[in-house]
Amino acid sequence: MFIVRDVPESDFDQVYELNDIAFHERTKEDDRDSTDWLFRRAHRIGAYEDGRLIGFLAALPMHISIPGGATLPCLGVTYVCVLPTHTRRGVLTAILDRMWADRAEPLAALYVSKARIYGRHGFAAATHALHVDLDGDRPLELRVEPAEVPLRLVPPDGAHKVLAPLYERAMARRAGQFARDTEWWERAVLPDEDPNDDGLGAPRVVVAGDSGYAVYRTKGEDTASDAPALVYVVELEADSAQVEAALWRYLASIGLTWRVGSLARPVDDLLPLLVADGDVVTVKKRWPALWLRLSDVPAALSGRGYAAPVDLVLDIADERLPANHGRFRLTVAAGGHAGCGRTDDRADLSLHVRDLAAAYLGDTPVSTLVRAGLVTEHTPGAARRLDAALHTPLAPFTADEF
Ligand SMILES: CC(=O)SCCNC(=O)CCNC(=O)[C@H](O)C(C)(C)COP(=O)(O)OP(=O)(O)OC[C@H]1O[C@@H](n2cnc3c(N)ncnc32)[C@H](O)[C@@H]1OP(=O)(O)O
Repeated sequence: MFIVRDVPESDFDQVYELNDIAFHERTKEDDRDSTDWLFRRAHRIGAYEDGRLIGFLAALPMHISIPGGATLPCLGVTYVCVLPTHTRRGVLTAILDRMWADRAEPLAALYVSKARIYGRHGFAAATHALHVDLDGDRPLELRVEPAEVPLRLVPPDGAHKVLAPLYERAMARRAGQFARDTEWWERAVLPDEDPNDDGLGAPRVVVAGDSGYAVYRTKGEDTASDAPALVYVVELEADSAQVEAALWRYLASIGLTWRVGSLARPVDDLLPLLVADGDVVTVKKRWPALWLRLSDVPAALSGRGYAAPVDLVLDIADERLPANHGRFRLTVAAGGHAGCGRTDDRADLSLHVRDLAAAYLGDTPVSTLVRAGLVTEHTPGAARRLDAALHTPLAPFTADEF
């Protein structure tokens, strides 16, 4: 038998031991500082058997941008692991149940290791991202005249002071982005070493006037594997297509590099449209990025902004959180004010809470989920009306990984 309880800092050694076994890693003493920092910010829940840690998760109190420009509290769930000798006995389920009981955030989010694990817990992919490659071997020709803005390199130390207002404007435009404090900028966005690839150089920050920036790292040619030198774009935000064009032109022009790559760009990224020759941009992959869970359906639905008035009854299935299970009326007035509360009225749509998560930030249309047989439409046109209300001008996107 195991018990579930908070994990004190004095048990961090046990957390690393468990992590190393579950994720097949060997955490070096030097790497612990940044992870200790993350754990200290988090609500830490563990499963213990005879005093030994056998299961763990860290839940970071964060705020995520939602449609309409506001933010909502959202738990960032990470470092989920169970000892391999103790899997498939409900350890993770018990830890998550404890998290839902302890915390009041209306949303929770995570990046999955395997897609199969989290659907049963009410999570679904709520933002997607593109892995994009740009040929940096020749001058970039663009269909849009790049803005005549001065570009300047800013030292990473203290760069957040310049970047934060630009990022906050981007957050207000696009749902799915996490609010950042100074420590998050310094440790999670601009650490000296890339945590996933120590072959990449230090972060470089290029700022375009007061209307855009890119964070990137470079890598020299790998003579052993013949891999060409590259520019790896961590993040690029701009207030206009012209500024975006100026930043991409700069990145493609960096000497002694032949390729500009980004593992995560929004699915409606402008780059493929901006280039004069479409062959210079390759979209290598479209991947499910942030997974979301509505842990408080009425708070989440009444908290976001809507693109059109709507009045619908949703019959929501949620086996894990009874407070979400049942019929709710979503009303959005012409002025945009939204309300959501329990009702006994007949349902217009029946859906699982995970499918609501897929639609919530504007990623997957409800009518597509109806077409897939995952959502049931009882009132003709209900899915179309809900989609019109949920519509967002920009596709949701998440830059931060945790
Ligand atoms: C946000 C993140 O941190 S993602 C990282 C997740 N962690 C890992 O991948 C590390 C290695 N794996 C593990 O530590 C564990 O297998 C966990 C944490 C994924 C699951 O923990 P468990 O205690 O076994 O889960 P629990 O018993 O509550 O639920 C089991 C159910 O989850 C799903 N599941 C669990 N592990 C897996 C898996 N590896 N592959 C597919 N489905 C899985 C299944 O639906 C399973 O039900 P079943 O046994 O009836 O098939």
